[in-house]
Amino acid sequence: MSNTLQNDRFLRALRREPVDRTPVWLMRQAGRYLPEYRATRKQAGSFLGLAKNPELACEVTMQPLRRYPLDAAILFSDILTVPDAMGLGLYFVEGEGPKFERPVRSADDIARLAVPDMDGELRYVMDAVRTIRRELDGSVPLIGFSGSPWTLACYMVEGGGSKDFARVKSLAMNDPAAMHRLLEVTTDAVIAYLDAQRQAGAQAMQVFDTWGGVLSPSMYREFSLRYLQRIARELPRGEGDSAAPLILFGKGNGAYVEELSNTGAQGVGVDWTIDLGEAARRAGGRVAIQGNLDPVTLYAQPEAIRREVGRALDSYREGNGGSLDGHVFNLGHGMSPDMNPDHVAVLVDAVHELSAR
Ligand SMILES: Cc1c2[nH]c(c1CCC(=O)O)Cc1[nH]c(c(CCC(=O)O)c1C)Cc1[nH]c(c(CCC(=O)O)c1C)Cc1[nH]c(c(C)c1CCC(=O)O)C2
Repeated sequence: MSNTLQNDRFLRALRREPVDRTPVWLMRQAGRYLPEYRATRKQAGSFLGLAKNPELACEVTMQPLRRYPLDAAILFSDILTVPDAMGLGLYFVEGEGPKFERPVRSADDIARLAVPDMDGELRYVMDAVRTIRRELDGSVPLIGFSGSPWTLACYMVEGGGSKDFARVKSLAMNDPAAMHRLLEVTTDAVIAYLDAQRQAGAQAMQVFDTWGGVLSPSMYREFSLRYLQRIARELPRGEGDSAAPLILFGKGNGAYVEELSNTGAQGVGVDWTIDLGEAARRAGGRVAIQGNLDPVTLYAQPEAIRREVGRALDSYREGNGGSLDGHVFNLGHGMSPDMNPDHVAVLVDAVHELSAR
């Protein structure tokens, strides 16, 4: 498959090359805020039924691209497919989010974990990547993704979402050696998973460290950053038609942008608790910066959305020596189901208009 793209702004920005406009995509751009997503999900019967059906996963990946001039597609799947394939039994309770039937609670549970077969239990993900690449037909690049080892461990140990992460943090404090064994096998799985997605056709890879920011700085460095560093060091990026840069996104990672930009990753994604200009200064030109509008901005009126987009662009320019290059526009976290689809159009158009070179 040829990598020639009609729109390569996103990949150029990740290489910090000049672009005509700042590229934009949105975390959770495919989802329940779109009526057409709700219809396809109904057809699939459930979220997992949707994610495990390559044709339907392809359909929902394409839906936001038909509405908005987005500069990248993101594979429709979930970060919890990996622990599911490791045998934890993922299920969803309506209104309560993800849960595992068999959470990881003891050193014995951890010893039983192994890297899942990418051509076995996770084949449906690679089939979805291949199907989407065919359907995109060179229009925009496709982003593959994984959870970070720490964020996956949070769900694996807690058995679902959590308010205080008491179980996973106590495991890390009480038995750090066991926690490191869990993070090691999960890191092996993340590397194999992203590599298989790249080989199936993903043109960029993003790691979601959604829960790194709940750790103290010393625990963040020991239990999250260390494994992001290993991924950035060991994950192949491919060459030519199978090349794919790596983006490390984390909520609440602003204090660590300098360390993250020294990992060898090509991009660092930040949330709205750090100014983009400050993130750019800390990155010092070593990586592209992605982010970082507060998703709640999408509840505001169109004029406020345009103003916030302008502020984010100005901040990035100010911290990046007067240039908008090396920036990928995004939210600082995912979209919510009750957001107004018309406001997304305002946001995407504002990014392209206000960043025109
Ligand atoms: C923590 C996390 C998860 N999943 C993900 C993360 C990391 C990013 C983040 O912090 O948001 C990642 C994810 N999940 C989903 C995507 C799809 C791609 C995209 O459009 O960005 C991505 C990149 C689809 C999804 N994943 C999920 C949905 C909603 C499911 C539905 O249709 O009911 C979607 C569109 C389910 C899911 N899966 C997870 C949660 C917390 C939920 C929400 C549960 C709920 O709101 O009911 C775990």
